[in-house]
Amino acid sequence: MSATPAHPPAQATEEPDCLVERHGQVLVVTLNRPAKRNALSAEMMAIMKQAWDQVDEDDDIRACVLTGAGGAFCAGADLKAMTSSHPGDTTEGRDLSVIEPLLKGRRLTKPLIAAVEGPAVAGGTEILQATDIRVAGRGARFGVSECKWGLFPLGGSAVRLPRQIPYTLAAEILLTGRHLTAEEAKEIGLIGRVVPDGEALSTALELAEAVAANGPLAVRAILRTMRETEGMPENDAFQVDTRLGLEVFRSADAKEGPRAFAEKRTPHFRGR
Ligand SMILES: C[C@H](/C=C/C(=O)SCCNC(=O)CCNC(=O)[C@H](O)C(C)(C)COP(=O)(O)OP(=O)(O)OC[C@H]1O[C@@H](n2cnc3c(N)ncnc32)[C@H](O)[C@@H]1OP(=O)(O)O)[C@H]1CC[C@H]2[C@@H]3CCC4=CC(=O)CC[C@]4(C)[C@H]3CC[C@]12C
Repeated sequence: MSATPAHPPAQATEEPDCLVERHGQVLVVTLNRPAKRNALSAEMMAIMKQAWDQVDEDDDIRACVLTGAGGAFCAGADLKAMTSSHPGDTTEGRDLSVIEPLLKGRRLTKPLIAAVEGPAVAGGTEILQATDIRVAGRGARFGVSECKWGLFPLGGSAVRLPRQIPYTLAAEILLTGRHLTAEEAKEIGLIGRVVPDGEALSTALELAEAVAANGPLAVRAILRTMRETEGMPENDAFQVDTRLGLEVFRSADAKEGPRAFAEKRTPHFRGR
């Protein structure tokens, strides 16, 4: 269990733009540019991609929490940096249908839980849509505000948002760029939980630990099924559901669970 504090103190100059810490079987990724409300940087995005690779490659990591430092989640792309180095000038010949740091065109194989305090706007709400469970402090703010600056939500929101919330609300959010309160975000289903300010990370860690205690094969198969069957006709989807589900039922873990129940003890899942 890492002794590192979940909420690092105010950023010292030598701190990286993104912190990655182990909490048992949970990896906590903290966007760490609090002076800029955790606006994205190249360094931050490089560490994010490394963290996603670590989550997918290490079987002992069973869930991941994404949060921000200094009472903010993420203010999206660094607009000030854009005045001197604009992404539009470096996109020639690049396939931006996959932007791994923002989990566009890539999904983690383990559950990703967002712990949001303060602003999660533009790129912040874009990456939020790649998370599975979402917890926000009451003062959190959301929105996809790229259009306010003549930009496009290249993090995937024009595709994902209408699939995650009602069309007309997605259209309003994408086309006006306005910000939403945490209560409004919960009301429309963009997030699942609103907690008192300052409690999003502790709540997200509790949820992550609950997930990590469950059968890892079952958790990953449920996640895969939810994602791979999105938009499929029901009967085709049940083919995927059954194939992945039977792989779980045929595992040693699927025998360990009922045995542990009968013996009145905690299951010891080995992921096989
Ligand atoms: C498309 C993807 C995303 C794009 C975007 O996100 S556009 C940015 C939109 N952001 C906003 O609209 C938020 C602006 N900020 C605010 O509204 C407010 O600051 C706040 C609500 C966030 C907070 O308000 P506050 O009152 O609490 O605090 P403030 O006083 O306002 O701010 C405090 C302090 O922070 C500074 N600050 C805040 N926000 C920002 C910001 N966004 N940028 C810079 N600085 C910010 C503020 O100025 C204050 O500072 P101070 O000095 O004290 O005055 C893109 C995302 C990633 C891109 C990819 C990156 C990799 C690539 C590289 C290439 O070369 C090719 C393309 C690409 C793949 C690229 C593609 C596009 C992306 C996917």
